Amino acid sequence: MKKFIVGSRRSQLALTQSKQFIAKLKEKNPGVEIEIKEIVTKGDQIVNVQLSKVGGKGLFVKEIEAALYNKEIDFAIHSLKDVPSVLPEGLTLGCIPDREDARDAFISKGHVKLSDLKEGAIVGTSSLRRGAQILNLYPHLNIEWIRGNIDTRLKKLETENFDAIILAAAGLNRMGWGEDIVTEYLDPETMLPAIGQGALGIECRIDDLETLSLLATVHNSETEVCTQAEREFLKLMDGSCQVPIAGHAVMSNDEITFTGLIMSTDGKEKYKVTESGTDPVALGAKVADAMQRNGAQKIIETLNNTPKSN
Ligand SMILES: NCc1[nH]cc(CCC(=O)O)c1CC(=O)O
Repeated sequence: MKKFIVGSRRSQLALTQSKQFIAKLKEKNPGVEIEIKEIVTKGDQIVNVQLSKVGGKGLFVKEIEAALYNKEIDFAIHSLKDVPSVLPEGLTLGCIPDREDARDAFISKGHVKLSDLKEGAIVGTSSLRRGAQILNLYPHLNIEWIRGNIDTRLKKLETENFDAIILAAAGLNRMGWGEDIVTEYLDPETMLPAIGQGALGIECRIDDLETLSLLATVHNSETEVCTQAEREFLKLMDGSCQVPIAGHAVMSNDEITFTGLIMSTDGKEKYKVTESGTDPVALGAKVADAMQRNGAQKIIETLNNTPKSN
């Protein structure tokens, strides 16, 4: 039997989620041989610059996609929220497995709740989406830029001048750290998650039938449908990482309900639309269309024209 080679970033979270995914594949496909090849991406190397200013999240996938094209690897395990909404030609998402918790987790010194933080308290995040939503609800707080892997950020909360940080619950759960350190999980009304948050996207070559049939064994069609609505919205609205954008879909009784959100960076302008439907792509498009009619496009145009330096 063929041995499959899977590409993974080298961060602790990437390797952990790769190992967990491989374990699931092995459970469904006893005897299958899978080996991890670690790949260092630009996004991992550049740590001192705000990501949205140097090319955005695509930085985490480029080198991995090159390895797919060169057939050095058969598939790659990404956090879906790091995967651009349009894939390069010849590559596809071979499966979308079960979704982890999509919410954001709030972690503060002394376990003070978000709503109890004092005037001027400093919340560390490098996400425009998280910053804008916090400022919209709590304009008396300060947002300061923080970067690094999850463990680095947790350390910085202890050692630097932050009162709180926000991290994806999914990453914490996969590392097995969730319950112990989280002050509160933020519901989507307070903090709408990033598009694709909590889900994985498994990327492979579109013509590699052997890999596609292996991946099909761990596919979750509910997650696929929800994230399709989210990613269609992202594709139609944005194009860059300069814009605070969020979106989350849930399914019940075969109906998908999707909420999309666009904000100004300071949180003062807010466009939020919720729609339901059964066709995920049409639903994502419907919300994008409603946003554009509301005037959300103005925010996007302004932010996309802001110079990238400074
Ligand atoms: N932005 C980086 C990133 N990409 C994926 C996750 C983990 C959560 C997920 O799988 O959605 C994280 C960390 C975070 O946002 O706290």
